Amino acid sequence: MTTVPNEINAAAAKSSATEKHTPMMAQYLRIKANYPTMLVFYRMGDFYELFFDDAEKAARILGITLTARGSSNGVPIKMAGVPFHSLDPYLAKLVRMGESCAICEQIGDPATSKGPVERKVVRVVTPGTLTDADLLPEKAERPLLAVCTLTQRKVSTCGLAWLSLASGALKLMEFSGDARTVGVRLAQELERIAPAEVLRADDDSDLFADSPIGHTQHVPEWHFDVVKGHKALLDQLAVATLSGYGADGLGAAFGAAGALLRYAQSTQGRGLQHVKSLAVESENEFIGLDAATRRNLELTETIRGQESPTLFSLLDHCRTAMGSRLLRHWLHHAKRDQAVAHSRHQALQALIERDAAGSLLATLSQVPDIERITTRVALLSARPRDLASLRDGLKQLPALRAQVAQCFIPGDTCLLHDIHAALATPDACLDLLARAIAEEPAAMVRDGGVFARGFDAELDELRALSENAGQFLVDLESRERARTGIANLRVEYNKVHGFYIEVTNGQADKVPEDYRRRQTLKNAERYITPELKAFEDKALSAQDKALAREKLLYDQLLADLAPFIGQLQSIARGLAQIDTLAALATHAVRSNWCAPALVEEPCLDIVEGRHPVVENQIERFIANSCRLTDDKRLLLITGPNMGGKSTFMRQVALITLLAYVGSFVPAASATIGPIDRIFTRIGASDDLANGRSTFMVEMTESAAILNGATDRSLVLMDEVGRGTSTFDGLALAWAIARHLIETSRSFTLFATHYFELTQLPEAHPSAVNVHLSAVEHKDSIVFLHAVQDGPASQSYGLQVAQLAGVPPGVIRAARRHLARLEAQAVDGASQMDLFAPPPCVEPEDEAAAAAPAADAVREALDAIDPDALTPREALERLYELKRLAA
Ligand SMILES: Nc1ncnc2c1ncn2[C@@H]1O[C@H](COP(=O)(O)OP(=O)(O)OP(=O)(O)O)[C@@H](O)[C@H]1O
Repeated sequence: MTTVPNEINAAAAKSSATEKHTPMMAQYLRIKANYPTMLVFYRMGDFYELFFDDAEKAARILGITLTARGSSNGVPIKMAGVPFHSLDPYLAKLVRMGESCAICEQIGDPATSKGPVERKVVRVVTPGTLTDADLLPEKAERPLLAVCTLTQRKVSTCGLAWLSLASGALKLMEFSGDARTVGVRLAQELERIAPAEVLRADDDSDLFADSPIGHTQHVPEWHFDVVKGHKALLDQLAVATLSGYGADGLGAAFGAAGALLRYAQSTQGRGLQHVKSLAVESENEFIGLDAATRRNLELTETIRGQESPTLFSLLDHCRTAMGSRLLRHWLHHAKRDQAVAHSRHQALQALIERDAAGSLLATLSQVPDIERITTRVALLSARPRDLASLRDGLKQLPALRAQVAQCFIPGDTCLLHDIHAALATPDACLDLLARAIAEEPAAMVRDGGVFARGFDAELDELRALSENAGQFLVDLESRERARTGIANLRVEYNKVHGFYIEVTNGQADKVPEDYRRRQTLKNAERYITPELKAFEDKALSAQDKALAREKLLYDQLLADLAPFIGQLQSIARGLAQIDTLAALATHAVRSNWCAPALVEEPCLDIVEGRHPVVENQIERFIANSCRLTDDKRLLLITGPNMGGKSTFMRQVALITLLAYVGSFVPAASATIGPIDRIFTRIGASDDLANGRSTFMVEMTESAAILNGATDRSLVLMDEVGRGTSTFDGLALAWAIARHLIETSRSFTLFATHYFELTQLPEAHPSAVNVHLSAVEHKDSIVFLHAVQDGPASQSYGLQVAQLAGVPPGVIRAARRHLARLEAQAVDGASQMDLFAPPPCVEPEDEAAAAAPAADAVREALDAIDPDALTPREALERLYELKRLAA
């Protein structure tokens, strides 16, 4: 959090006491007092200057030079500045670091000002209120979120309001419970929404104990007034009631919305005319993914925090930033409602059947970020080139629409039909843009050359005056040469001296009377004549007038575009959807994915599933099936380290999630019943920052699962209990598995190295043993990565350690120690009544040992039907026989 800089306080305090500041510093301090927590960029000529603590902080973050310029009221003025034309990259860096900045411009006329020119903060840039293309990540939203809590009789209600200012999407949500439940829930929602900036009242710190909060602004509590918030929403949406948005009965969320709108408006210095609709999210709308699960499944970020390889980086074949942002949103917001996913599956099927994705993507690559341009139009910050690319993008709509039209039967009510309707060309808007904006306009309005010829008669006339100057000067030059007889006389123009006639010194005697000297050079004199002066006045003022005219026309054009904002937003939504669908269709075809079936019966039947990301990274991925039904709800997965347990579990979760996102899935077929949440407890990690050890993290996550999982949840448990002593861990793992089977009745994949747990299915018929197979080859181990029925026969831990390069001496010592441990475990078997160990006989001597081995080999041989084996299975059996005989 930003704090009020001390030096500024000191200077300001002295200011009221002694009033000895220079007038400029007094002005600065007055402005700064309104933005105590922000870095104030104070415009002075061609620079933005920062003073006092602001200067020091900016110098440190930006690596710019810190200087001092005299003192004001006895306090030395520290100063650091950046050139006005390169402000944006500096702002981008500061905002990335979580700083907020106030940009203070000169608004008075220096010529007429007495004392310092009048200045005003015209723009405030904060992490959650960005709209500039240069400051925003292209493929992600940076929402601003406000939290308001109301507590009545020990029940807390938490209201959230969040707004992506760059797209205009405003959302509300509310949830209640005891303080602890609400705190945990808040943490989950913050993880899902990932706000760039959070607004909260001063005194609600308890609530945020579980939340990973980034940039926070504390605002006064009265900003969260529920009644005023409700009114602010009505005003913003220009409606008389919020019933149409399903917002009846909300309270705390209105309070949050009030604070949010007030803050967002104050940063823009104007109303938010592009915020035109509201969505109320309900608690049970989406498949619940807690923070750990989002991380573990590497949806949009790898566990190490990188952008790829992730599910998003894999699927993002989108050609517009709008599509990429929507895809990211879909991945984090899979809806429980099967109809939503089903409509997307249908659309994908249609795009694939018509082979339409490729051509759609090719056309979409010519479409700019219409969503964000529309926002800048609404906030009056659109640049000329934004409007030119908007115009060019809108011209692609008929082609896109025609391509979409081929993929559904007219009259069908389907997603593609809705998209087709949204992509209708806004003729009036396009016509206005096409007439107004030059083919390739200048970057800034102040440079001129923004408007097309023929759009405004007055502008054309003014331009003609300055453009015709060229011909006039050529004519004048030849006339003057003839009149004076000076053959090398030249008529020219420069920015400093304006128009002039240049005569070399050798010809000076031929200069006529009416030439007035304008400038003397070493070898020449420059003159002006009354005729040339008159022309100069006209031409220069025409140029100024043309620029002023363009500025006026531009303001008018933005105002004229305002009525189209709603229509442009719905076009942007349609574009984003078709882009995302085309990207998913492309990937489905390229990677041979299938359409999943979502059904009402509880089941999870994935045939030959693959891990979407891993299958792309290795040469030969072994497909594995997973079958869970109403009466087979837990798979107990054993197998060696590196055997593929985690990959298998993650792929089941990803396939389930993808199916509900509306994508095809990497499998031969997939039939999936209703799912409300996906939980994962995978991998061990410390959370030292929050003072939690590996085991504590593991147990916290397990607790959340046991408390939250239902019979519609998918739970992945990877090696739970390994963070503590063997018996504690085993006991915990067993009890957790039993709870999941008996109480939660969730669909569970439970990977473990505790062989004792493989007896669970004996007592619980809804649990099933499967294992990832591996075979020993010479002294090493070969992983087959295939999921097979039954428990694993051994763990191969030492072989894996050997593979990893643990020195042979250590491995030999471990083998000896293992033998001793196993012997002890068998001796002490009677104590382990809870998980009776697998029957095992310690051979007295070599001869005695050989007999059971021979029996085992014979038994195994009997069980083999050579004609029914695949080559790989045959090889595996062979290794198994060798091992039994050893
Ligand atoms: N189905 C598969 N086909 C091909 N390769 C696979 C498959 N599953 C996993 N692998 C490969 O094996 C490696 C190890 O897999 P994974 O991490 O899932 O093993 P694990 O059993 O969970 O190991 P540990 O118990 O040590 O966590 C992966 O990085 C991947 O390259």
